[in-house]
Amino acid sequence: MAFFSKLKERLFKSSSRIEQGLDAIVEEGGTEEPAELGGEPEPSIPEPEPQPAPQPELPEPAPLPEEPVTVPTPQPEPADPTPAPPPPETSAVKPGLLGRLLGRREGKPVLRRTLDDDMLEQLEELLIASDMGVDTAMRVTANLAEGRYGKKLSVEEIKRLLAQEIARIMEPVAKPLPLYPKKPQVVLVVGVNGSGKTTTIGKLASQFKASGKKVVIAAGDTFRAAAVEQLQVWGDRAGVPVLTAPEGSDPASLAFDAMTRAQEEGADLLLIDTAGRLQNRADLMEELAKIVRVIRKKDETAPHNTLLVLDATTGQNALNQVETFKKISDVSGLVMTKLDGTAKGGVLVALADRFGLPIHAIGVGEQIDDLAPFDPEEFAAALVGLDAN
Ligand SMILES: Nc1nc2c(ncn2[C@@H]2O[C@H](COP(=O)(O)OP(=O)(O)OP(=O)(O)O)[C@@H](O)[C@H]2O)c(=O)[nH]1
Repeated sequence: MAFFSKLKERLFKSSSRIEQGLDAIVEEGGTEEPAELGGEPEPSIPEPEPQPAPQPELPEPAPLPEEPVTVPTPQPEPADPTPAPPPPETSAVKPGLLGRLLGRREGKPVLRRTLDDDMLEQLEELLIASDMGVDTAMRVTANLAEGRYGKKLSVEEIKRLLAQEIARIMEPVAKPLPLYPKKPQVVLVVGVNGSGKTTTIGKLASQFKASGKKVVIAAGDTFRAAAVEQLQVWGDRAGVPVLTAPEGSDPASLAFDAMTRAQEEGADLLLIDTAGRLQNRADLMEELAKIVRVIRKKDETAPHNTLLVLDATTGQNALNQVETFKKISDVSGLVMTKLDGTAKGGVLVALADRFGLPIHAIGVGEQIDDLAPFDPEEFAAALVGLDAN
């Protein structure tokens, strides 16, 4: 759960949008109910009147052999079986017996609203506003409503249900970057300009190196000197060689050299950065195809992964980017960056729902440990602003 607190803090923009929206929805037409935290709403159970002898109900006392019945603790009951009304402040703070037995916490009354069509529509709109997309928002709310229509729900309960539904959608796509025994495993990193490819490669290289893997980086974005420098900084820091080529030179030829070096050095992983900014889609496709052709001269099974890096701040546009990159390359998995700077975190749910492509990792900042494997339950809880279970 170490990453969870950070994730929750960094996803604040997305979760606060959802939280505020839920508060407003439940306030509208909600009524105050006794607090029953910790689960689905249950039929309210009136607290029992203080009984003269509040013994737990036991099965018929079996006739015990000889032993006198020993009472474990002295009974604090009044001697008089008709109890005087307790002082008001005591009864106000003391949790009810049934509540204690059921492990409930009592607190302020909770606002609950009956789940009806209006409320469902508002929930749907809220999810769409958090960039979950229309289809996914409809699916999530429909599942949430199943068996609960007409029931009263609090904000906390809705959050839990939403988190459950979101985690269910994301579970099948939560897959770490697969590691193969093949050496070097070639990972081609694609994505539009500025999506966070270079940073993600730097973070991955550092993390793999720290876990004992031998890594080589090819700075294939030869169009942007700054990207090359950035990779060199990451490489120096992690002790990973970064192969570069002069600005504007052919990235495919750099990829070939990097492949040769990685093979010679017995590297476990070769991470290849690519440029995202080309004149048009045909150019980009041609460049990526050329890189693939060239590295296949060295290993016909390469690249073993084609990672598409997406920037969460682009919201629904990320869906178009997946469509485009699926057409021009053989995308095998996704990394979503910049979830820290956006209220559009719901887009990751839409991506999972629409494409079913593995989500390997998420980025929540610019530091090395701000890239973590994707955990659907943690993500879902953080997205809706729930605390860790
Ligand atoms: N807040 C935040 N910033 C990030 C994250 N990932 C990357 N960035 C920043 O986003 C900016 C662009 O990242 P790059 O890694 O240079 O993106 P790129 O895709 O390589 O861009 P080009 O080289 O121009 O194609 C940089 O300032 C990064 O520091 C993240 O998870 N969170």
